[in-house]
Amino acid sequence: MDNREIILDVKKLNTTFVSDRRKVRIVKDVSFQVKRGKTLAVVGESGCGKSVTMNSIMRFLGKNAIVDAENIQYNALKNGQVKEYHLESVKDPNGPDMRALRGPDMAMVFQDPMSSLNPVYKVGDQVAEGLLQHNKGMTKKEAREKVLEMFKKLGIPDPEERIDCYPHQFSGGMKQRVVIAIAMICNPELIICDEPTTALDVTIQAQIMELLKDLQVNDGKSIILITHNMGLVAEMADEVCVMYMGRVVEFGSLEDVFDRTSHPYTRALLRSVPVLGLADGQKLETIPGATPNPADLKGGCEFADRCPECIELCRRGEIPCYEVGPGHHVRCLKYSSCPEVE
Ligand SMILES: Nc1ncnc2c1ncn2[C@@H]1O[C@H](COP(=O)(O)OP(=O)(O)OP(=O)(O)O)[C@@H](O)[C@H]1O
Repeated sequence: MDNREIILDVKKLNTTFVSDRRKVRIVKDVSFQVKRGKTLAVVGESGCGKSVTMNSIMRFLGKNAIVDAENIQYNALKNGQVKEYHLESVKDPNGPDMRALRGPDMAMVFQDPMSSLNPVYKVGDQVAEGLLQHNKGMTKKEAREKVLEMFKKLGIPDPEERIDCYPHQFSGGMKQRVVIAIAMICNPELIICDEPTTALDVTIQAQIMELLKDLQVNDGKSIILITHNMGLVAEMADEVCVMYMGRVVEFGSLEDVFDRTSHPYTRALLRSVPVLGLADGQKLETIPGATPNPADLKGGCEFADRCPECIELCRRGEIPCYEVGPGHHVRCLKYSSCPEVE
C-alpha cells in the first residue's frame, strides 16, 4: 500500500517511563497503520497503553518518557502531493517541527472537555487561537468569521452569541463540540479522539459520534478512536487495533476482529461486553484474573496467566505476530504456522 493510502505508519514504537527508582516500558513494539479517510478504533482494558501510544505519536509526554520507534511516518496529502514526516526523528517534542504539525495536520480530542478548555477565556478566543498561531497574516476579525463557520458546521446553536461565552456557560456536549472545533479549526487530516464521549450522557454521546462520522465520511478525515465501547467500534470503525499490556495483540478490519476473532484476549474482551444484546439466559462474562502491574512482568505472552489456551511455550521469550489473513495480524503462538509479520 502506498503513502497515499496510508496516513500514519507506526512501526515498533516503544515508550518507557523513567522514575528515580526504575524504568517501566509501557508501550512495547507497537506497530499499526491508519488508512487515509478511514477510522481506526483502538481498544483494550484500562491501563493497556492506548493513551500513552497516542501521546507518544503526538509527542505530548513529559520529560520522564523515552519514546523510541523504528518509524512514525505521517504522510500529509496536500494539493495532490504526499509529503512524508518522520516523527520518530523529531528531537524536541515542543519544538517548531511538532508545533507546525499539531493543528493543521494532526489534532487530538481528549476525554474530558473541561480539562481541554481554559475556564477564564471565551470559547471563541480559544478556538481562534490555533488559527491565529498557524496563519500569521490573519486578522482577529477573519479568525472570528472562521470560528463562527466552524460552530455552525458543528451544530453549536446561536453561534454569534455563543462565541463570546465562557466554558461554564456550556453544557457538557456543547463543551465537547467546542473541543472538537479547536481540533478542527486548522483543518487537520488526522484526528485522534481519546475516549471523546466517556464524560457525556448517552444521547449526547450519539450526537458527538455522528459528528465525527460525518467529518470522516463527508470531509474525508482520518480518525483514530480510542474507546471502551464496543458498540461504538461496531458503528464507527473500519479497522480495529486491540491492545493488551502495551502490545498490539490483534489488528484487522472490523470484520476480522469481530467475526473472525483470533486472539484469546480479543475473544474474552468481546464476550465481556454486550455488543448486540444478550440472548435470553446468557450471562455477560468477565475476563478471569487482573491485568498485571507493568513493572512486574515476566517473559512470554503478557496474557498467559489469564489465557484459557495457554501452553508452556507461551511463557518463553517474545511472542511474534502472525498474519492469519490478509491484513489480519495476531500475536499468539496458536497461529505459528502462519507467516510472521515483522
Ligand atoms: N506520565 C506517566 N508516568 C508514568 N506512568 C504513566 C504515565 N502516564 C501513563 N502511565 C502508565 O501507563 C500505563 C498505560 O496508561 P494509559 O493511560 O495509556 O492507559 P489506557 O489504555 O489509555 O487506559 P484508559 O483506558 O484507562 O485511559 C498505566 O499503567 C499508567 O499508569
